[in-house]
Amino acid sequence: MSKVPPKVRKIAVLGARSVGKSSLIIQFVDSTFSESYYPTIANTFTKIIKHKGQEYAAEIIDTAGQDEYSILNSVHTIGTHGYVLTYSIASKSSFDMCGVIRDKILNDTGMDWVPIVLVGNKTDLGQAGQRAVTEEEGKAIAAKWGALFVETSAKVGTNVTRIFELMLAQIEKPNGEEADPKKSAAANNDCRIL
Ligand SMILES: Nc1nc2c(ncn2[C@@H]2O[C@H](COP(=O)(O)OP(=O)(O)OP(=O)(O)O)[C@@H](O)[C@H]2O)c(=O)[nH]1
Repeated sequence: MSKVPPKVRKIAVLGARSVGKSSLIIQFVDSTFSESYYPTIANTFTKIIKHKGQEYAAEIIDTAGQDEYSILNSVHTIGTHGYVLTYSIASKSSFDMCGVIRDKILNDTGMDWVPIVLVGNKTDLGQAGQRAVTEEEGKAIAAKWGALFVETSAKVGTNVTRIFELMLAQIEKPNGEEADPKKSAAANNDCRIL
């Protein structure tokens, strides 16, 4: 029997500067972490993920950090299936930036909903008393958007693969199905990173 080729799914990782977008992707793709900071211009990574028996080639676009003045590049939206909106739990302004970026995506695509996973990164800094955004605040805004939510640490490796499992569940959920984090989380027990 011939093997079904992987379906390509383009995922853009967006968020303010220095929130850990590249670190999360590199931790996911390579299982490594670096304390050094090199601002990103643009990069694409590919990783095969198995979800509900189907292989997906996740094409992950790492972007330069955004601010309120940056214009969303249509390179990030054209052909994009899902968005990972990232903030640092130690930075309220980076959390607020996710809302600004979401508005820009909706405006650019003309959609009133797109698949989003909201990610609160750098949870390890919470242990150091640097938390500025509570988990409840993250959950609440994600629920308002019909998005899925997860807190992560690229440094420790916490929940990094979960981001992409949730992203595929959000992209592949049947049309018209209400965003339900619990349902999607359950669906994801069937998800394997290859
Ligand atoms: N403590 C801690 N530091 C992190 C974590 N993730 C990233 N960092 C650090 O934060 C800094 C910025 O990380 P990057 O991954 O380059 O951030 P970015 O969002 O890609 O940055 P831009 O390319 O400018 O948009 C680096 O010094 C990382 O080592 C984390 O989970 N915990």
